[in-house]
Amino acid sequence: MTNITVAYQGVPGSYSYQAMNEYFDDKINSINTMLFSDVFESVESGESDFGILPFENSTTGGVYEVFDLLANRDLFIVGERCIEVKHHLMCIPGSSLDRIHTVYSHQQALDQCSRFIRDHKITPIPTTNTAVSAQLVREKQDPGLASIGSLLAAKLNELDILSDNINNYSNNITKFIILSKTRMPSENANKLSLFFTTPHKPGALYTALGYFARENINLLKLISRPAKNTPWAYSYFVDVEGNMEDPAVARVLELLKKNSPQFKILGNYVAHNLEV
Ligand SMILES: O=C(O)C(=O)C[C@]1(C(=O)O)C=C[C@@H](O)C=C1
Repeated sequence: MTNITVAYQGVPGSYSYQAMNEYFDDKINSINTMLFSDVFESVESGESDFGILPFENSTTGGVYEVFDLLANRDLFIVGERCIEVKHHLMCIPGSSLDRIHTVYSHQQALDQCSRFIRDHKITPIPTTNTAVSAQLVREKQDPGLASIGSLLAAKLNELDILSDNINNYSNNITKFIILSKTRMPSENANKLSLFFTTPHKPGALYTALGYFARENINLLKLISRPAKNTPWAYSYFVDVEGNMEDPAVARVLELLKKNSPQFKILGNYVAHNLEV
């Protein structure tokens, strides 16, 4: 792919930046944004051809802000990329671990390193992005402050690593999704992401999931989110194996569409599996 523009959240050195560079080749133009929703806006307005956003982490789970954006806006998932996320504690040169009282990072990264932060009695403060927190620590030049982020973020901001691989679990993988205004069907697509709500009656979810079971379609993920405007009602994000062109998959989609108050195909794309 050449001459394409991709929007990502954060600044160089963020994990989104890393995932973008792994998924696309190096001939892309990139646009960086402050918020996850800015990535949607950049693609929706045509400023970018694609967007990339974190979707799920193997230890802390879904990045729910992105789930809600997918449900409420009209972009499609056209690909995914998993990367191994190794978090490091970094500070300005000359400081030491016993001097650190405050650590900045994205809330997801703070959660992924909660044990280290608790054990060292450091106060966590969320920022919009891991690499943004590294910039902040460099700007403040205060030996009591640290950031949690990638090796690249440390390098780009001339910070020293005080402690490496501080995530709670060494197997820490984050899945990023690639977003586009068009669905981009592909015969190689083997994963389908769906969003739907069910009527509030006994067996409604059981019935919906039964459509997949009867067609022998393998379920990969089921996540429920509050259906915002109706307290204690839920909507579902479901990933399954399959291609929309497969008649069995098409039959299930037809049934879901007919019987769900809300139904949306979020995307049909090639799965990326990363073993570490
Ligand atoms: O891309 C980054 O650096 C981010 O700060 C975001 C984010 C996320 O929201 O999941 C990305 C990967 C890691 O899981 C931690 C943080």
